[in-house]
Amino acid sequence: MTQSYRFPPGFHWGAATSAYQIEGSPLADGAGPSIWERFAHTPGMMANGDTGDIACDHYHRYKDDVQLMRALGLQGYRFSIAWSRVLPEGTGRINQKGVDFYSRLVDELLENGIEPNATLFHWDLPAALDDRGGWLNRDIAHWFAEYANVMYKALDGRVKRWSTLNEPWVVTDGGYLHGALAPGHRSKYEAPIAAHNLMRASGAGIQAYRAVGKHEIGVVFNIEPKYPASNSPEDIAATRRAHAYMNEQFADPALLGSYPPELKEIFGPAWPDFPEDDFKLTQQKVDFVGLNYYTRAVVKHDPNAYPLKAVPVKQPNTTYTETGWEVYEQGFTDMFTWFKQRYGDIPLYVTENGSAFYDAPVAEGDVVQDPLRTSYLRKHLKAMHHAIEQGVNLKGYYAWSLLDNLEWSLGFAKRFGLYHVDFATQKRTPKATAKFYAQVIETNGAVL
Ligand SMILES: OC[C@@H]1[C@@H](O)[C@H](O)[C@@H](O)c2[nH]c(CCc3ccccc3)c[n+]21
Repeated sequence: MTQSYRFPPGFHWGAATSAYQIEGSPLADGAGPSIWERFAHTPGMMANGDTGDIACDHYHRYKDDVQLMRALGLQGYRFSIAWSRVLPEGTGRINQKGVDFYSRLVDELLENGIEPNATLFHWDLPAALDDRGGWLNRDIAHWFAEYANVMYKALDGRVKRWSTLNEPWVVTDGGYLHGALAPGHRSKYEAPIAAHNLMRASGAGIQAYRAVGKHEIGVVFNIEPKYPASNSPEDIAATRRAHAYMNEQFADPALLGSYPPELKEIFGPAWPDFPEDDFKLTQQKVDFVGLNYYTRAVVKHDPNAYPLKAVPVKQPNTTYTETGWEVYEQGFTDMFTWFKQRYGDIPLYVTENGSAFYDAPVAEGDVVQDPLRTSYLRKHLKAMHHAIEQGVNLKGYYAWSLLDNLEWSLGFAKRFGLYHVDFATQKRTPKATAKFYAQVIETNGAVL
């Protein structure tokens, strides 16, 4: 009998984006600058000098983009809110025109039968708060709760699914340890403090929601399963460190109220003794957890690798995406199994999954042929189905991304979109993967 890949009735199918990557007009209508506005305009930080000044011009084209979502039959759309549009100084004065943009977007989605899924923070911290220490200032837990309350008040009731943070690991590792992302710091002393305050702020945002919220709130983590390059004790220990550093460092304080011991091992004296009371804030009941999966890492010990003493090992005879990520759908299944084992049967959503491959430009009205991206999607949806068959409480899937967009410091060249964007003309063109995904949604997976 052939395997059926039909998903459970009511499985939720969507697509995801984030504010700075698609909106453009970062300073329009009274918006304040974010750290990404500053970082993108700092020479040398962005591939090809690309910035989010225009991006996909979604700030003006959102109605047309909602029609693109409708054309695919999307049931949900995951977007993020630019904190500094709403609170130009990060706290205090509200910029009503900023709030109004998101209110209009939500109404447009609802009018088209698409469920809004709002992320409060997807990396674009208000610059004014960075000037006050940003994620290094413990007060940010209160600043974030103040911002969250403004948005709950404005949108709750219409927005039924909220996330506090997108991927605190990337903010910490990219923004504070290695410096490849805003705000571009390079300090193993700052990284743990930023990481901890991110989770304190997430906890404060969830606590604030419990006082006024009518629906669901959670948090979104990127997970990259780690596999040892050999059975040597060194490689196994290196893999354990890499796993704790990326996959447990943020979910543990949120869901277990503690840190894995490997973090003290990794950071040594740079790892602060956080007050026990902090975990009463970081650990809050969540209605769901969002997991972003792209790839796995095979890990070996390397005494010179700072600070993990662990490095990834490139794998032979396999496919890598344009962002250098191995196509490894077994890791998707393994991730769910690990998560349920460690944190229990928490409702899960895949809040991001996708791949960047080179897309050849097409003639007007054609469909961009992107077989590698379609293959990636098909393999990962089947792997996700296996996880559900194994009893994982998976409620939905958001493809990354609706549109080609600004891939942060990698610029516009790395294209993850279901729709191709010609950034010179802003023309959107469906890729073959978009057509395939529309069939997946229409048949609830039976077409796989
Ligand atoms: O890189 C593709 C997407 C980004 O465009 C999203 O904004 C971000 O949420 C996101 N996270 C990941 C996986 C974590 C990661 C990000 C950057 C570098 C390495 C790993 C991939 N992506």
